[in-house]
Amino acid sequence: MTTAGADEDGGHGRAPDHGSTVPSGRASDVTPAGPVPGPTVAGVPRPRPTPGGPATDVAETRPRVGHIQFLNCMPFYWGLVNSGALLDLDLYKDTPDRLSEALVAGELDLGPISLVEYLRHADELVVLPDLAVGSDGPVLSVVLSTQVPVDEIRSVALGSTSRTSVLLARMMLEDRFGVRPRYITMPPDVPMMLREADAAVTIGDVALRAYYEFEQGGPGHRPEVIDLGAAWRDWTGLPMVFAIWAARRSFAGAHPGLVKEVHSALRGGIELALAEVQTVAARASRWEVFDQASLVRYFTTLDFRLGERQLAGVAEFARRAAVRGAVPPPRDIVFADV
Ligand SMILES: C=C(O[C@@H]1C=C(C(=O)O)C=C[C@H]1O)C(=O)O
Repeated sequence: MTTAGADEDGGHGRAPDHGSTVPSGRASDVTPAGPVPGPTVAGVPRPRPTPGGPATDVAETRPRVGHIQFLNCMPFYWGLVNSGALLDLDLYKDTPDRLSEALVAGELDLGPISLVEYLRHADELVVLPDLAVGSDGPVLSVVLSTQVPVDEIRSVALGSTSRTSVLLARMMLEDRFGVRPRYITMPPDVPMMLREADAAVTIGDVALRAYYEFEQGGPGHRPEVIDLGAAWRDWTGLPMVFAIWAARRSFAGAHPGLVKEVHSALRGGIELALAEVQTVAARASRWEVFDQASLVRYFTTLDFRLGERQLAGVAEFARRAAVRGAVPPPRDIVFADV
């Protein structure tokens, strides 16, 4: 859990992937980011006053916005810091599983949500246009690490911080590679997971590290690492979208201007960060196990857009997930009016 005061690097320190070590992933464990001033007490998001009367853009408190505390979202953080927009948000950093849960529970107003959780709760949410965490081919940080050839995989440990990638991995293993392993869910620690199972699915910084270690290890390195973004595109020809940004419908209805403002801060933020990617990577590498070049490659490999191709990827994933009964039948995506 990120604590106030440990935030010089935007909360992207060395141990960001331990979401599942917090008991039962309660959404109320979401902790406010350090630099954000505000009257939040004991790390628990304030209840938002129920809007009454006509829609108004004047919220009594800053919007409660989620932030994935993985390197994949550091470019957004860079943008929010450098534009000053951070001062107008109550930013809550956590793992994607817990942020998704908090948004669905109404403990956040807006934020990133794992695609699967969005598909399960689409009725309560509106999607912010042109923001995503995805990839059009390799992603580097969503991986299956396996000790045995893929067709011999009998057991898989699924990282507890993921909702979308673990489903993608199951689709891939069962529907593409024709294996039917048993699954267990575990904290995202690859060596520990591989003590319990033939293969492990992880996301975020832990996965990025596994990917780079495999690449540096050369042919025959064990565990072998399979990039699930690349595997999805080989399979479908489409980009994969792992997470999108959404606002609660009630919040968007009451505060359309704030949704617009946060959207524009995030969209402008990512553009700024990508324009200055060498600097962002250099600054981040000070506190990370990854060097500047590895981070530049990572930030420019990720696909932060939600354009037509990405939406086709979303539709295809939603269709396949619905066939498996993992999400409700596909519906049209409702976008926030920005
Ligand atoms: C690309 C990534 O996308 C993520 C994958 C998610 C998931 O599998 O549920 C959720 C949010 C994103 O952080 C990553 O974490 O590396």
